[in-house]
Amino acid sequence: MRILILTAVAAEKEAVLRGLGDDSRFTVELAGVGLVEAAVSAATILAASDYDLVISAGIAGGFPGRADIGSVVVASDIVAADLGVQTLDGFSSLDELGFGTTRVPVAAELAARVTGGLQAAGLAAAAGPVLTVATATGTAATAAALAARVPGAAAEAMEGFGVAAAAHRRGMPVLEIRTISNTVGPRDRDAWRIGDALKALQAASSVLTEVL
Ligand SMILES: O=C(O)c1cccc(C(=O)CC[C@H]2O[C@@H](n3cnc4c(=O)[nH]cnc43)[C@H](O)[C@@H]2O)c1
Repeated sequence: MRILILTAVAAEKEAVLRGLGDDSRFTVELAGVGLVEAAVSAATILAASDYDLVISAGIAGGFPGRADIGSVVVASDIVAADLGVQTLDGFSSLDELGFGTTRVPVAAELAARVTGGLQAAGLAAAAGPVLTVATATGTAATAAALAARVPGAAAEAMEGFGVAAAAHRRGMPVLEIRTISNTVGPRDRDAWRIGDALKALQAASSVLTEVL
């Protein structure tokens, strides 16, 4: 199986590479920060080479009570949570407007295998919807609105839906794996634990070599 892992920034890529060791089934590429960079990068790479599975990986915010700092979230769904319009009655998604979809399904059997493998390796890991947002959440009100919009929302990042849309367009299976650096809510950059999240990303990547 040939597996492409896409990260947003170099520190994430290096953590993934440390975890994968010398497993030649995996290729890790930088896709850039945000949905658009991620989608364009993924589409370009997938058009040029053959892969059997695509994984969006990196750090993320965890929703309170769903994913603690340092834990791992394996996406059960990849959801573009702010793709839509604001109306006087609230948010209306692209799906509700009839203009497309904001949800890409993951390769469910593989996602379950990865979640089980992470847990068996002693990592704090859970499955749940991972939201892709254009603007990282910075207030309690936005965090609450997103959690209400997507029941069970576990984590928030900025690239997964872009990678997933590119993979889906090519009929390819996709996963999203995120390790938690901060809590989704009022912005407090000093409270981000990027080092812990990168260590968890390395550990999770090591497990991938055993379960995929
Ligand atoms: O400053 C660093 O050393 C550093 C190392 C690795 C990653 C970063 C980033 O800032 C990456 C940006 C990245 O993080 C994701 N992310 C993390 N938390 C959240 C969040 O609460 N809401 C949305 N996105 C989040 C996101 O996918 C960005 O790509 C810095």
